[in-house]
Amino acid sequence: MSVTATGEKLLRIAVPNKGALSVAASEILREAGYRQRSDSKELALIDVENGVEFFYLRPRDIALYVGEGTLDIGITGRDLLLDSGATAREVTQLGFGQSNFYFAGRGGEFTDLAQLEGKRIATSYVGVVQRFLDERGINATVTRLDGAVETSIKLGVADVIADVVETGSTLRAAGLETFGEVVLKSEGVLIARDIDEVPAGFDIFLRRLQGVLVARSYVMMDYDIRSEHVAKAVDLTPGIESPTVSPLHREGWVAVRAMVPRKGSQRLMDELFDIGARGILLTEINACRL
Ligand SMILES: Nc1ncnc2c1ncn2[C@@H]1O[C@H](COP(=O)(O)OP(=O)(O)OP(=O)(O)O)[C@@H](O)[C@H]1O
Ligand SMILES: O=P(O)(O)OC[C@H]1O[C@H](OP(=O)(O)OP(=O)(O)O)[C@H](O)[C@@H]1O
Ligand SMILES: [Mg+2]
Repeated sequence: MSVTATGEKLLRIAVPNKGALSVAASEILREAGYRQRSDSKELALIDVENGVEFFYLRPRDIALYVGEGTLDIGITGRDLLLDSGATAREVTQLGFGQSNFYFAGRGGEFTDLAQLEGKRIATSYVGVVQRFLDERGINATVTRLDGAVETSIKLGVADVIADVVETGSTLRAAGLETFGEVVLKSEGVLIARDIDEVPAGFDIFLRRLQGVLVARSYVMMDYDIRSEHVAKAVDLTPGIESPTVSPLHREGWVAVRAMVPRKGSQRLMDELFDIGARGILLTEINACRL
């Protein structure tokens, strides 16, 4: 077991080594101030200054390592966590790697999920699919494939597939279309072992990641406004705790500072201008701890 110079245990963190989640996972960790590997062949990396050790693993295996307690926490996809059946829990979603999971078949052949009865279904997500069928009392044969599941219908191995759909271009190219409602909405998530005990260093790690998520989704808004309009303005920019309102040298005016969601911030500037705010500034937040 790795320890720091002062003898403290390192927090052991699993990070996707390849695939759709790996670049975004390393990016968020780097933004949170952690060292990340520079060579994609590196299997593990110790960041002793921050008391953590990273293990680069297949995202499909990460829930297993965390569930078994071999590693403390990990980054993987919600769909992979659910598929694994591991006893790990989702701590927070990370805002990347969004995907939808659907059933799909030949264009025009299927309209309803009840039509799955008796069919042969190919998927890389047997756990998710089997649970879905069991919950609805549908009998079907599920075959596990590693990838390229879209081709299995043409090759006569399956009648239906169940897979991740992002843009839909892979399905279209294979002459397939989704049917029924979305089975599962997924994204990159931080997972931990499903026990009460919190590993040392976990709180700091989580706070750092949450700081990055907030810095990504919020911006800082500053503006000046006449005191009689400040209540209306503050309704528009309530901030996270409460906005800072400071007096200006100019009589009857105040300066307001508040964090606002990045999304819709331009429209918010227009609305503030309309009620009399001036000198409206929008700046990036580089890092934060709420
Ligand atoms: N376009 C996409 N294709 C596949 N997975 C995606 C996509 N977008 C997001 N994801 C998510 O990425 C995770 C899949 O990780 P995985 O490493 O298996 O990716 P992959 O791109 O399929 O890699 P590989 O094909 O090398 O196995 C899942 O959580 C999935 O929901
Ligand atoms: O809706 P789209 O944007 O086309 O993306 C979805 C496709 O991408 C993934 O395949 P991947 O490239 O990972 O290949 P694989 O099947 O070998 O895993 C997924 O399994 C779908 O096939
Ligand atoms: Mg894939």
